[in-house]
Amino acid sequence: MSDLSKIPCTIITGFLGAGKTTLVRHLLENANGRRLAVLVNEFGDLGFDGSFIEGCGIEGCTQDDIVELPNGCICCTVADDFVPALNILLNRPNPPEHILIETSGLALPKPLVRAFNWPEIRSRVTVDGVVAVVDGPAVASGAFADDPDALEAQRAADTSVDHENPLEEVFEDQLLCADLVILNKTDQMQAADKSKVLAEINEHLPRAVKVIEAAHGKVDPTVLLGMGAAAEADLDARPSHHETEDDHDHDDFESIAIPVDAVATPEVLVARVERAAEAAGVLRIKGFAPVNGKPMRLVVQGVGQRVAHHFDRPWKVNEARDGRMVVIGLKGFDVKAVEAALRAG
Ligand SMILES: Nc1nc2c(ncn2[C@@H]2O[C@H](COP(=O)(O)OP(=O)(O)OP(=O)(O)O)[C@@H](O)[C@H]2O)c(=O)[nH]1
Repeated sequence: MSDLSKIPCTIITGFLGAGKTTLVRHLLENANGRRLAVLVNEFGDLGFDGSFIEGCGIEGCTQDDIVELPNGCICCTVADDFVPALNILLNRPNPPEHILIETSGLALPKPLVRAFNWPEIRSRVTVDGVVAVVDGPAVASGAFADDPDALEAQRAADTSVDHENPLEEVFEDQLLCADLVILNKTDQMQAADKSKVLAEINEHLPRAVKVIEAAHGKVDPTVLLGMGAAAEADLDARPSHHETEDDHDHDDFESIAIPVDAVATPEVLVARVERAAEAAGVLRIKGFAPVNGKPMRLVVQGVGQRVAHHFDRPWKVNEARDGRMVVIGLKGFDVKAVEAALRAG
């Protein structure tokens, strides 16, 4: 049972590009006066998700409510980064009523849940629930099943690779820890795909867990917040491929940041990102760039082979209009091909 004297924290997990940031923004926009704070962790060093949430213009949501933990993976840096960041929020004169924790897409949630038993924080916070966001179209297209090309690229880079498919492992671990699963991006799915993916999700779930469908993370906040799971007291029900944070070091993945020049139109950069996404081993590309003559910042997002773009906000006065794309892939992904595609004139 949940302890009402503790501040509830919702852990939002889900593979790269599943829609975690989109969901967090939706929750902030529909908080109905509830004081929410967000801890956001990214694998790449762009500080992208945080800036995306900060730039939201949501009433009552200030910069202090968003704490970024970039350049790493929250599940591996629990002591150094996560607990101190949580303490900053808890020690504020007016602490949040509920904390959302968006993990990186490569994080395994269990070590994070376990950290809630640390003496330093256990009397003050509880894991209200672990939410796994699933990219429906990605699962339907077999992204987490064995991909011979990706595996070959990885083996070429590292002969010590011992497990079959690191993507499947992360995907499974996130489901194994979940109290609620959101099958997201249903706007891009046919009914037959939905049934197939729902069956696949259910195969991985170790216990009765609710699965709900969503598009663009539009989920009623009352379904998500207030689950009262106290997950930290229930670790045995959440099996994992890696039971300790020490035996998990993200050696299977790597990321680079590539500067990009101003483009004449958004379509130019979108076409480059589409080409870069085809390079062997690439999983996620995201970033921003200036467009000649435009006051707004162009955001381009690639998830697998799908690329989307929009203008998120005006460039700030005195802000350097530097474009940058972060690319995350399996270790040994084809960096040269990605660079050539993104920098093509
Ligand atoms: N069509 C469609 N696109 C979506 C949906 N949810 C998110 N997206 C898009 O998918 C891309 C990735 O969404 P994010 O919310 O940034 O995903 P994320 O899980 O936070 O990504 P990482 O933090 O990089 O792992 C963006 O271009 C979103 O606009 C959805 O339900 N439908």
